[in-house]
Amino acid sequence: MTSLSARDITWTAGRAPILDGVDLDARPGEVLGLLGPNGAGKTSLLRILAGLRRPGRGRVLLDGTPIGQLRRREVARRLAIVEQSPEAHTDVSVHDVVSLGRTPHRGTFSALGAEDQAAVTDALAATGLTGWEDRLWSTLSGGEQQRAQLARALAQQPEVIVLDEPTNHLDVRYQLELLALLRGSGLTVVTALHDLNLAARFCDQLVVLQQGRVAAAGSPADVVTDALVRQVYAVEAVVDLSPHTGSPAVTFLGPAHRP
Ligand SMILES: Nc1ncnc2c1ncn2[C@@H]1O[C@H](COP(=O)(O)OP(=O)(O)OP(=O)(O)O)[C@@H](O)[C@H]1O
Repeated sequence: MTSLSARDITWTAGRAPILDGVDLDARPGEVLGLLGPNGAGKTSLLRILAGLRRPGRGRVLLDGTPIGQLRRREVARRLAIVEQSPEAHTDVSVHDVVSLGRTPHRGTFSALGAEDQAAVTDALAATGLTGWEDRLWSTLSGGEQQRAQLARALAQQPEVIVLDEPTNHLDVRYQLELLALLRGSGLTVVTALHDLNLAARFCDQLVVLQQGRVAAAGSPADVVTDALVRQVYAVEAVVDLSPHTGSPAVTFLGPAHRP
């Protein structure tokens, strides 16, 4: 069980500060939802958390160890990322894409072993893609590609998984299944989400970014409030506790008048 933390992360692109003093702590086995309007810095932060980009200032800690002190291969074994716009795979099969998740565990040119194959089979089953092994990547729908990307990350058998809006192409059933899968996985999860209702229902903890800073952090009940939705999204909303799920439920009323 592994934690993932950010300490005082600051990142500037050109002269514009994109992230400014961001702290977060995803505790072992917890699902942390990263919220915030378009351009708030979610993708930038996730790439830094995954070790794909160095922050200008601050540190990322994987179970307390600065990620920069770990070998790339060790990070790849322990942490998986599911990006929003994955690299375009052309004429490769779903099996090939999911098998890529085994790369950090194998010798460079070695074939898939029994353990690798079992991990791929389990990941396909977990994402509802059993039987899709031979389908070509280019023929998949957006939602199917998104599930295959998740399967690749699960086949990696990481301790921590970082996801950038993993539900944005999924229909409502797959959204619910994916979030329940992540929650039940026992993995430490940091995921950007746009849907406040899903985030409030499935995440243990929420961190809201606004213009590169943490505007709110804590439990869904503490974070998802009418005032927060107005302040961060400039939208009037009513937040009730759902009698059906026990989670905060947001009804959006309309754009708020900007001050
Ligand atoms: N390499 C870069 N150079 C310049 N600006 C950048 C770069 N990368 C990101 N930005 C800017 O940083 C801001 C944050 O971008 P980021 O993609 O992290 O936001 P986001 O919260 O993920 O947004 P969205 O919800 O739209 O996906 C945006 O204004 C973006 O234009």
